[in-house]
Amino acid sequence: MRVHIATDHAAFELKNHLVDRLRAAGYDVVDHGAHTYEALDDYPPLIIPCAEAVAGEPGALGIVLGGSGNGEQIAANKVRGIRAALAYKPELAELARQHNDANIVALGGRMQSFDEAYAIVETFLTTPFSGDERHQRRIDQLAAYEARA
Ligand SMILES: O=C(CO)[C@H](O)[C@H](O)COP(=O)(O)O
Repeated sequence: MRVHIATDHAAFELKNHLVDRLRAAGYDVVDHGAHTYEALDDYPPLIIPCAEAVAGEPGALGIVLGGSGNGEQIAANKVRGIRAALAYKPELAELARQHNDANIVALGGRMQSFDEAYAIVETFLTTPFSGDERHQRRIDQLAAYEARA
């Protein structure tokens, strides 16, 4: 599976950790940066290209990281076709896939350990969308709004 990942400075080390660990687990990881630690970098120009890559590749999933993950989730959700969910424990990542068919998970690098973050990401990447009619109906309503906007 192709996995796109991006971060700002606030989760730079976590991003590198996840890239290494996901590649070791067999995922095809595209690292959209940040590629160097810059304490004053801004998340929108780092996160939006990652979200665009996910939106342009059906079946791919994404991971966006920051200090809290809030701004990164917001930035990703500005991209047409993206359903980004902020998750701070595996159960949220699981629900984001099962109920929302989320294609990006946002994490706060300052909110959990590397192992906890990996558990959230692994859950997100391995949980399928339920396909239940009620969930698909709601996703279709969001897509219809997005198409009008
Ligand atoms: O999580 C984030 C946005 O939601 C950013 O990573 C966070 O705001 C960066 O903070 P600072 O510039 O103080 O290091």
